[in-house]
Amino acid sequence: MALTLLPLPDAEVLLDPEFLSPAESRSLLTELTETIPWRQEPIKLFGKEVMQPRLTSWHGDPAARYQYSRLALTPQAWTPALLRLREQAQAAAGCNFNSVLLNLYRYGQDSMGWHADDEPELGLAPVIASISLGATRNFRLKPRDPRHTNHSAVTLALTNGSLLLMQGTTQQHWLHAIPKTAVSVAPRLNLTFRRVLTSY
Ligand SMILES: O=C(O)CCC(=O)C(=O)O
Ligand SMILES: [Fe+2]
Repeated sequence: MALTLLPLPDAEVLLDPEFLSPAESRSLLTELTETIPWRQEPIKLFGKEVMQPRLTSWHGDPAARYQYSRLALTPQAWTPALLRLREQAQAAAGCNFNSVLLNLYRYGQDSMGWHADDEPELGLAPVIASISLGATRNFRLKPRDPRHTNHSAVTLALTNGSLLLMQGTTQQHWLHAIPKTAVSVAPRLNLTFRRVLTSY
């Protein structure tokens, strides 16, 4: 399969539902679930510290540091599996990545709230390559300012082995989220490859 551009205004979102084979995806899900040093990180929500409803891990080149971040400042080292996936993501996206954020959604109540990946370290128009493994979860996109982009929210089912690219002005004009679901679902693992600017 190939990447298909979604018809969203002021965004460049591309999806390849069959980026990795089912066998490759299955073995990666097992390997990463077992070998990544997963952590549940605290976040500040309305001034109160709560735990994130998912497990995370941040990996990359030592120089790919966030100045201030919801996560650890210095990334963990690349593993062989992450380096292999980075090669594949770079070939598909046509650019280089120096870090990857991993999210493990253990069950339907694990989620990610509305946000844009618009930290200054990522630059104005970041390319983000998102690979999903395991259970299918809904990925929601909605315009940041409905007066500017008159479009309703869209839902993409991110399936096992899919690749989603977000680039161009997507982070400037759109928000995205993984909502909770009351349906019983198996774990889902997501990797977002990013390029953190080391001087900006
Ligand atoms: O799990 C996903 O598909 C989304 C992850 C995400 O938006 C992020 O890590 O910033
Ligand atoms: Fe995101």
